[in-house]
Amino acid sequence: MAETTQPPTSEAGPSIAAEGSKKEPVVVICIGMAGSGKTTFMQRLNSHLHSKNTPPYILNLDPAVSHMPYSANIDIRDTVDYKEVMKQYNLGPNGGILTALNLFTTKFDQVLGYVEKRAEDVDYILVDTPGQIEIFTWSASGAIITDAIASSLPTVVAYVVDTPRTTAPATFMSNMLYACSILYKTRLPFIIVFNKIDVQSHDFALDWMKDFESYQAALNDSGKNEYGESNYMNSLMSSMCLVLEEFYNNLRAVGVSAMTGEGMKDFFKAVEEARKEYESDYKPELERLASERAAKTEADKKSQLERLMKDMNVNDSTNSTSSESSRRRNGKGTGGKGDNPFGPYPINEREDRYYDEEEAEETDEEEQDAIRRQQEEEEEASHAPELGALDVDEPEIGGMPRSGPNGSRSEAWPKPI
Ligand SMILES: Nc1nc2c(ncn2[C@@H]2O[C@H](COP(=O)(O)OP(=O)(O)OP(=O)(O)O)[C@@H](O)[C@H]2O)c(=O)[nH]1
Repeated sequence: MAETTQPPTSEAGPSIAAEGSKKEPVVVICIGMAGSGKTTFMQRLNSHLHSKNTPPYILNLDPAVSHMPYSANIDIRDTVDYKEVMKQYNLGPNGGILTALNLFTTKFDQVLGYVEKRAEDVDYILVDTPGQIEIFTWSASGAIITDAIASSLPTVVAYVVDTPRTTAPATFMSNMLYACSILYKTRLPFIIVFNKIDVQSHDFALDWMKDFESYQAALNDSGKNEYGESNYMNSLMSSMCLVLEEFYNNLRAVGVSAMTGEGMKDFFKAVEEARKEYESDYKPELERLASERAAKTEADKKSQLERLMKDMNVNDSTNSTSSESSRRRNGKGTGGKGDNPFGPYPINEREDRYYDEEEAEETDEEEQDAIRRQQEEEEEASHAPELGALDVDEPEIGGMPRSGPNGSRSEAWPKPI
């Protein structure tokens, strides 16, 4: 376990890189059960950072918080009134908070824009989340917000635990399982913040996390039946404890008191370590995913282009077939059965089909009769000069007078004498 309870050698100060360029700020997302002391902890972080002359940038994502002891730079309550949402959508309090968060998420790209603009000026960005933990950790909007922030800036999760209420082995186990599920979901560097250590030291928790046997002993003390046997829940919990060993090994745990300010240095040291973990583990993974996505998009584009090219080739051959037809129609054919008997006139689709050699064979009797009739009319019309053009009605093809585009007569139509 990456424990940070020893007195720190140095506190994470302003994030200035060795070469003089400013580091990106770290985003600390505070998550915790209702009443664990998130808001008080946020206030403590805020006042600590102010005392170090590095005021943080604060985002409040809890639409239902009634009193905030600090002012947030971006506050969800300025955008959405969750009580109004409850009324309009006929929802209960949790539904109202969730819908308010969903509505806010639709504008989160703008929020991120503001945050990124201020990233130059601050070292820490603090995010307070709704007290109803599952609304943030298990909703789509919570995941969208977390992913959006984490893909833009180094991000760590601070999971606030109410230490005095976690002293029972069963409560401890359920709290740790919850923390594990959040870690699993966000996959972000994680700090467990045992809060309220002014009331209850967190040493027991560190002990249980480090030493499986001490947790086992606590379980044995707490949960034996009247015959001195372990009950089902105890066996389950001791198995769980073994499962969580790996989780504990890769975890930072610090004890703080949001009330008195104890443990703040440890906390910021843990944040600095978590930032390194973000840079070494999370960021490369993020970049790998981004490059995979880019490669996939590129491959999709390429295959679409290839398909298009293929389609165009097909069209080309179709075109060549039709140009062949048109060549024939223009009287330059081979004199075979595909030659256009109507001469070099623009002809409609149906005729076009007819003069396609392959399709011509499929043309039915009726159609051929119709075409024959047209051909006869055509021939009759071609003798018009002899008869006197004015005496001959202009023949029509497909119901359309055979004239040029602007009503002009076709060139081939005998000119009036
Ligand atoms: N003794 C002690 N009390 C604390 C500490 N931190 C918070 N509290 C108290 O715990 C209670 C809950 O604190 P909040 O900060 O409102 O907790 P929260 O997690 O924000 O609660 P929700 O807004 O419901 O999510 C308050 O009465 C705080 O005064 C602490 O470090 N020590």
